[in-house]
Amino acid sequence: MLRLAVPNKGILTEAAQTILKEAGYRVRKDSKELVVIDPDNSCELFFLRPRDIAVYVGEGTLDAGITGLDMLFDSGAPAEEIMPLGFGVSTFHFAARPGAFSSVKDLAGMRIATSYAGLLGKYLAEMGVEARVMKLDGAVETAIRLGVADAVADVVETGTTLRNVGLEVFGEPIAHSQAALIKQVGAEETVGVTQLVRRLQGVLVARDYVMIDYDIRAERIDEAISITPGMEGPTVSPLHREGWVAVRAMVPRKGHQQIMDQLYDIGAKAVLATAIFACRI
Ligand SMILES: Nc1ncnc2c1ncn2[C@@H]1O[C@H](COP(=O)(O)OP(=O)(O)OP(=O)(O)O)[C@@H](O)[C@H]1O
Ligand SMILES: O=P(O)(O)OC[C@H]1O[C@H](OP(=O)(O)OP(=O)(O)O)[C@H](O)[C@@H]1O
Ligand SMILES: [Mg+2]
Repeated sequence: MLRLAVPNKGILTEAAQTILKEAGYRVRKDSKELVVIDPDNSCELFFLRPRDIAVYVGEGTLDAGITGLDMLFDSGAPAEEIMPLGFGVSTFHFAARPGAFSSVKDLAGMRIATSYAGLLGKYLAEMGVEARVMKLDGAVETAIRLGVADAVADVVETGTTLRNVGLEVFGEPIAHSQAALIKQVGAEETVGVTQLVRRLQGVLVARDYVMIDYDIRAERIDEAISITPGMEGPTVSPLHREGWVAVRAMVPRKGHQQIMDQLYDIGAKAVLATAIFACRI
């Protein structure tokens, strides 16, 4: 039985549900469900706060979990990344009033508000900067206006929240983060986790690639293959028309229109792009 932790609140919740659903797992029907049993996949999903997920996984009570890498690092729990999931992408930055500071070194003796005290503490120690870390639960950007802190260290994605309170990032990024599948450090991957990883990789590839089909004159096949090399090599089949072949290959979704133009330019006919629903690579 696979025991998997999934965020029950916050920005990762919906994307985590979607990727698991696309990977064929049962997900919860309403936000009040805290445990979902999926007998078809021999799996139990536990809906937990993203911040707590690394702690549970690190204790070995659950086989794997989905959480942000910044939260994993912040927790200090003995858990590690199995694979990145491509959503919840953000950067962890210092911010303050414009012109107040220009690098982490300027923060010596200052008060820094954050909800990531573990991550920030480790970074300050690495940089050899002694500052006062003010641990808050959220909405840390307001701490400067309210006179509780001189700077903040927080998650930044679009920068809109900072702009709205008149703050600016400064210094180097402290960390880069995204959602990831995690497991206990050193734990052997169970059959359930291996299957989950394979399915999630399949979903990520299906999202990033499209299938291209086209017909081309046999004498132009080498040019065509250089445009659509496929994964292992394209499938080339005879066409019921003298001197022509049919080609099928996966190509990256990004840029597939340019590839279709290039194929058309070398004389390909009936060039089709179709979405991939699921795959195993
Ligand atoms: N605006 C955002 N864009 C991208 N990723 C984000 C954003 N806000 C948070 N994250 C990431 O999502 C993960 C979970 O953060 P989230 O904000 O959902 O949890 P939380 O702050 O504990 O909960 P809440 O905000 O509901 O109190 C973290 O890894 C964080 O880096
Ligand atoms: O750069 P942006 O696109 O504005 O996104 C970053 C904001 O998103 C998160 O806030 P959240 O809504 O999770 O609230 P929180 O600070 O209370 O966690 C994060 O803490 C930032 O405040
Ligand atoms: Mg948040």
